[in-house]
Amino acid sequence: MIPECPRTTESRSRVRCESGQNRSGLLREIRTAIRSEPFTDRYDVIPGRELGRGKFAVVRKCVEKSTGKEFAAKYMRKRRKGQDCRTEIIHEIAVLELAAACPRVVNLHEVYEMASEMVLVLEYAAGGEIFNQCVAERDEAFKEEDVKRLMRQILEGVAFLHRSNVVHLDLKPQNILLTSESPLGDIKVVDFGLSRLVSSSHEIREIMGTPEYVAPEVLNYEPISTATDMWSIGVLAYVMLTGISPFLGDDKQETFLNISQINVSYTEEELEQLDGAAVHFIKSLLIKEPESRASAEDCLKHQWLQPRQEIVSEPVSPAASSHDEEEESAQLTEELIVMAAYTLGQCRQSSDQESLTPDQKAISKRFKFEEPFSTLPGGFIY
Ligand SMILES: Nc1ncnc2c1ncn2[C@@H]1O[C@H](COP(=O)(O)OP(=O)(O)OP(=O)(O)O)[C@@H](O)[C@H]1O
Repeated sequence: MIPECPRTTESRSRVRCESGQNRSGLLREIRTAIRSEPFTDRYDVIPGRELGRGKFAVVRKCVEKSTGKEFAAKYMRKRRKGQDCRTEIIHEIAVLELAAACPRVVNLHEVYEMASEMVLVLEYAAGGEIFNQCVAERDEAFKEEDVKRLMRQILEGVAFLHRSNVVHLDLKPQNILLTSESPLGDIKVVDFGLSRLVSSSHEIREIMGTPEYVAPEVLNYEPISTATDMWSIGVLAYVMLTGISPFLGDDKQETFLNISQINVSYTEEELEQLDGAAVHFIKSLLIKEPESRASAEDCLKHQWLQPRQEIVSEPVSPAASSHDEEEESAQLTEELIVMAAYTLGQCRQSSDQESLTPDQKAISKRFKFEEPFSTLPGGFIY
C-alpha cells in the first residue's frame, strides 16, 4: 500500500525524562533573542503557495531584506484549542538550538513574537519533503544508492539527537526535507513539535505520533525511548526503498493492529530486488521489543550503509595473480550481483504505480495536504 496521510495517533504513551523539574520532557530555556518588531520589517514574505502547513503552523518562504537570503518562516499559533501553547513552542526552539551544531537538523536563524503567533525563521530546504520521491513514479523515485546516502544522513541527525537524549517522535517522510531536489541534495530533519527530552525517571503521557510510523510501545502505552524513533526509521527505510507503507491498513484501527502484530511483509517484489542487506537493516528495526532494536549508531555501522568497495584493476604479477584468482573471482561475482540488484531496484515502483487508477494516484498525493486535527493538552492528534 501507498503511504497514507500524516495524522497523529490518539494513543497515549509514556516518556521518561531527566529530572524532577522536567517531568514533561520539555526544555524551557532558550538562548535565542525573541524579536518583537514586525517580522515584515526585516523579511519579504514570498506570495503564493505555502511551503507547508500543520494544524497550528503555516510555513512560508521569505527573503531577508538585508542579505537577500531565502528562509522558511514557520508561523506558529500560541493558543491552540483555547490553551496557551507558548511553552511547547519554546521547547521546539530549545531543541533546534541544541541541535544547531548538527548539519542534518534544520538551522534556526531568528525568532519573532507577535500577539497571537511566533515565527521561527528556519534555514530554507529548497528540495522539499522526501515524501514526494517516496510516492513518485518510477523515474523520479529514489534509487537504492540514493536511499543509502540519505539514510546515512538521517541516522547522523538522529544519532546526534539521541546523544543529547532528545527523541523526535514524529520521524516520517514529511519531516525529512532536502536541500535540493535535482540534483538530489542533503537531508534536513524538521518539526520538533512532538520531540521530548528522555532519560531515566519520569514519565510523560499523551505523546503521539503518526499512525503509520508509530512504534508498538506507543500503542501499548509503554515507556518511550530513543528506540521509539528507531522503529520509525525502519518504517521510513521501507517506504523510501519500496514506496510501500508497510503497516498501512484500510483504516487507522487496521494500521494499529498491523503494527501491534508486526504484520509486515518481506516478500514484496520491490524488496526482493534490493540488496539483502537492506532487508536485514529494516528487520533490525521493526522489532516489537524496543531494547532489541538497533540504535542509530548501530545502524550507521550496518553493512548495508557501508561504502561500496570498488574493485581496482591493477597489473598483478603472475604469482600473485594465481594466488588470488579464486578470491578475486568471488569478489567480482558479488559485485555483479550488487550491480544487478541496483539496476533492478530502479524499477521497483513500476507494477504498483501502473496498476493504480488515476483516482488512486490522486489519493496517494492528496493526503499530504489533508488538514490535521488536534487535541490538547500535551500533544497533538492529527
Ligand atoms: N525549513 C523548511 N524549508 C522548507 N520547507 C519547510 C521547512 N520547514 C517546514 N517546511 C514545510 O512545511 C511543512 C510543515 O512543517 P512542520 O512539519 O515543521 O510544521 P507542523 O505544523 O509542526 O507540522 P505537523 O502538523 O505535520 O507536525 C513540512 O512538512 C515541510 O513541507
